[in-house]
Amino acid sequence: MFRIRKEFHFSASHQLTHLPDDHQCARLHGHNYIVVVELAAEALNADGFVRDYHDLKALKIYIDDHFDHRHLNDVMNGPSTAENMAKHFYDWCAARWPETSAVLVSETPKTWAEYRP
Ligand SMILES: Nc1nc2c(c(=O)[nH]1)N=C([C@H](O)[C@H](O)COP(=O)(O)OP(=O)(O)OP(=O)(O)O)CN2
Ligand SMILES: [Zn+2]
Repeated sequence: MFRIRKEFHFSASHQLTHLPDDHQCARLHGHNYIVVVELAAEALNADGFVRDYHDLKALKIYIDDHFDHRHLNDVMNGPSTAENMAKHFYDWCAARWPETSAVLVSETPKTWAEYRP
């Protein structure tokens, strides 16, 4: 199996309003997010690629247009946890690129959430 990954960065604010008031993440705060998209294929295409990294530019445009320097509570349906963000980006990518195998989202240098069906 071949696997490729590409990383995307954006900055955004959010507030996890479903958490108790004394939870730090119930307060308005922000993160420098990292999104990693992974694609997998048993065989390479004629170019020797799982998929051309350049094709993934559409995700950069989507992130820049809808997520970068936005308030995620206004963007996401439901809580903007890293898990929900990973699933959201997985669904967006899988609808375009059937080789999509997983999406990982980091909110802080120490945390990663992954959606891998
Ligand atoms: N499973 C999840 N837990 C938490 C999420 C999440 O999306 N999924 N999100 C948050 C906060 O939004 C934020 O990410 C804070 O994370 P946390 O690691 O708790 O914060 P710190 O960087 O301040 O951690 P320290 O260990 O104190 O440095 C919370 N949990
Ligand atoms: Zn947060």
